[in-house]
Amino acid sequence: MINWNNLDTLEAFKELKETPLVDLNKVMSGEAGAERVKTYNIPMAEGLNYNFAAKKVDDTTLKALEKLATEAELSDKFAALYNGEVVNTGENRLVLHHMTRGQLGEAVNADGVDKRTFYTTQQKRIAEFADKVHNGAITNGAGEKFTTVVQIGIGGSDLGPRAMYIALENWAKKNNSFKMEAHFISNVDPDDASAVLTSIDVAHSLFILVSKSGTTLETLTNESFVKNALKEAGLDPAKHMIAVTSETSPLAKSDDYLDAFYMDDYIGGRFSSTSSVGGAVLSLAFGPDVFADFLEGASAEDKLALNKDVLKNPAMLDALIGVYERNVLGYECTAVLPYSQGLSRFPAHLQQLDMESNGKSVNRFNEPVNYPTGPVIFGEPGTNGQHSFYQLLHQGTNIVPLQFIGFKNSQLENDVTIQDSTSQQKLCANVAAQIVAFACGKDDNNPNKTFKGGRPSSIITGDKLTPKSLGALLSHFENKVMFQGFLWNINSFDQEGVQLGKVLAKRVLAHDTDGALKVYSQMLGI
Ligand SMILES: O=P(O)(O)OC[C@H]1O[C@](O)(CO)[C@@H](O)[C@@H]1O
Repeated sequence: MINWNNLDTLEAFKELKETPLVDLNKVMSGEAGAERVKTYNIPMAEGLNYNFAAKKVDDTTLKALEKLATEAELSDKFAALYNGEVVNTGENRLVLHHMTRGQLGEAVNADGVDKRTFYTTQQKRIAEFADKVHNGAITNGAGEKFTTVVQIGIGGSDLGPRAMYIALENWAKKNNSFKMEAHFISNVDPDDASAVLTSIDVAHSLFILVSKSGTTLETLTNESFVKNALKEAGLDPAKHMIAVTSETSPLAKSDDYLDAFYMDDYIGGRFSSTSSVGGAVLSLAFGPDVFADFLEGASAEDKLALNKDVLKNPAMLDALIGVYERNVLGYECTAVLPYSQGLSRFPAHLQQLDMESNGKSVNRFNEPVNYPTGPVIFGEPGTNGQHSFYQLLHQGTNIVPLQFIGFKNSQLENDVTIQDSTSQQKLCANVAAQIVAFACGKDDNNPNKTFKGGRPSSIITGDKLTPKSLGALLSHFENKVMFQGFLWNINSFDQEGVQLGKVLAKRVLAHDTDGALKVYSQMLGI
């Protein structure tokens, strides 16, 4: 029997609040700092490492966090989730995204099928379909090969797959795995679809309509937009479109599509990159083997999340430190700063993953919580961000914990030496410099040039961004968000907060408005 209790009722949380504050400037300086960087480091899967030396924790804080993990029953809650309990209480659903990449516990039967078999069957069907597209067994109406794939979807049906595609595009080009160029249409702004459609060869493009619910207004509108363009080009839309949806959606089993691949209600959109939602576009773009490697990386990292020893469980430790920062130190935001151009859209994906999951004010039992929950997440790749918002991060009045990500090697390995260092060395030098600058700061007689330091960060390091290390990275953040939801005693798997805006937009379109809504509508010409 698991106890789902609010964070502020846990004894270990009260103890955590009493632990002495760590002076980051002090502990990160000199030889002690060097030792800390070596010690406060946990291996992740696929050659990644989670280093938390520049966080405001010490051995006393870590002990308190270990106690908190035990009292909050984090491992038991994770086990309940992967063994098929209804953890998404808001929607009365199981939560099974881990099962798209492995079986962590017992077999789970739902809707009359073994769910692991269901997910792997879809993966096999996608792999066969992608192979046929690549070898020309499936072609356009004129019998010519498709060269381009375009995903139509929004939110979780766009952000994760898009971020993963961008992350692997250069790697695939370098490693002879690049099969088809991918594009994405998400926004209902007609300029989005128009720009994509004018930049591609429509006659040789395969469109993937991705919507779990099959009812999302933006996606259905963009589907019609694309169908019109296909018809105007004298093409049959049904020969250019496949669907990824749930079996219960209005899109399932329709003749409008060349084929359809399925996910289900047990996978939230923002957790769906490893399901058919990411599987179709990534298998078509890079081949099914690359997608399989991506899943392998995620699976290896999931296994680490099973570890009850917090110091061997990077996602759990990252989650606990995040809660310490949010609920004891009072920090409101977290910035995700990948020093990797391939991860340029990864912060955008994490915005949805984290904020749609943990932006909640009531607990699992619909009772208001008395403490802050999910932080505001934002980010940009380094070094670009350094020339943008780092001023506030270094000298602003808010302290923003930072999540750096960095790799020893670039993906294309095409580099130059200028002023005695390569571009990759410059990139890595910058991330190392930033961690120390944020932690230790710098005194100056001029207050305007003073850096107070004491600004915490962690870094995930790796050799190179590959399909496997990307899978591990994704799993880390999915599991971190899940563990934080457990700590806050909230349901991380529904998103009621997106509904009101949708309802009001429908009223505007139906001209059923009054008051402020009416005036705003008129201002915008509706
Ligand atoms: O895949 P669907 O059902 O079109 O949903 C798209 C997105 O819309 C949301 O429901 C929010 O509006 C997200 O949670 C989801 O990822």
